[in-house]
Amino acid sequence: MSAPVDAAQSLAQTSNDEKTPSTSAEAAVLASSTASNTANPSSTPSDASRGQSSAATASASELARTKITLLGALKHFPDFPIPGIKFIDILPLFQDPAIHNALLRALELQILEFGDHAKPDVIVGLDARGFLFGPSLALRLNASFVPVRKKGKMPGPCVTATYEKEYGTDYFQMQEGAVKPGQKVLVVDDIIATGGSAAAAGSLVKQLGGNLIGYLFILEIPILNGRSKLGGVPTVTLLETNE
Ligand SMILES: O=P(O)(O)OC[C@H]1O[C@H](OP(=O)(O)OP(=O)(O)O)[C@H](O)[C@@H]1O
Ligand SMILES: Nc1ncnc2[nH]cnc12
Repeated sequence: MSAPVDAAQSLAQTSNDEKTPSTSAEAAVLASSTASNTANPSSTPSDASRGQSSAATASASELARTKITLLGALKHFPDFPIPGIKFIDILPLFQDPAIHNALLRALELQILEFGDHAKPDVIVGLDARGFLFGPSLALRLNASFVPVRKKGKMPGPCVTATYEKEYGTDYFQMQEGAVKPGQKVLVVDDIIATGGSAAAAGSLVKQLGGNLIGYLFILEIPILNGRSKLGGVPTVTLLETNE
């Protein structure tokens, strides 16, 4: 998976209360010319500039506007599910059909910006919040959808991985044969915090012989450095929080 570096944009959020500072969020979008996204570390700015069409520019500005809307819809809950965790609730993104649609469009744009060569054959979504948008995204990309589920939820032979996340230890499973050897797989989830969940999902995809081409998240908590667990696999997030 590769992407023009200047097409991938990051958005910093500085508040942890429920009110989103849309003005500063907007400023953050406008100011961000580089990305924490690591879609194509080898691409140089001049390569990216040469390849950028006016259509791509329009997509990038559409994406930037959408990010502000999405950020404004998130809610923040201190000390949930356990004391010390600042929980970021993405469920409001699905309450308003316009925001829901904007989210799917933004995720689709983020993937399409990578180019045709990076189009996934399979979207793998993580139990449970990756199921909220993974199937819809797969349909838009004409790709399969395959779930990673918590242990004991699926019948038949499964591969299993254990992992630690921000607030506990868990087990993930995938059904054998759900991903065919060599298929291009994009793993999607709502949030990357410590990266434990995503790394476990990636290891399951590899156990099944899938070609793990990348990770896509709605939101990243960079302070928890989850990317460090993803082994350098291209990773893209729509939004970031500084919490
Ligand atoms: O990067 P990490 O530290 O691993 O944390 C991120 C994971 O934690 C949350 O899932 P959770 O296990 O709470 O399950 P849920 O989606 O069923 O609520 C979230 O939806 C991610 O999957
Ligand atoms: N801080 C957080 N908010 C919401 N979901 C999470 N999953 C892991 N950490 C989280």
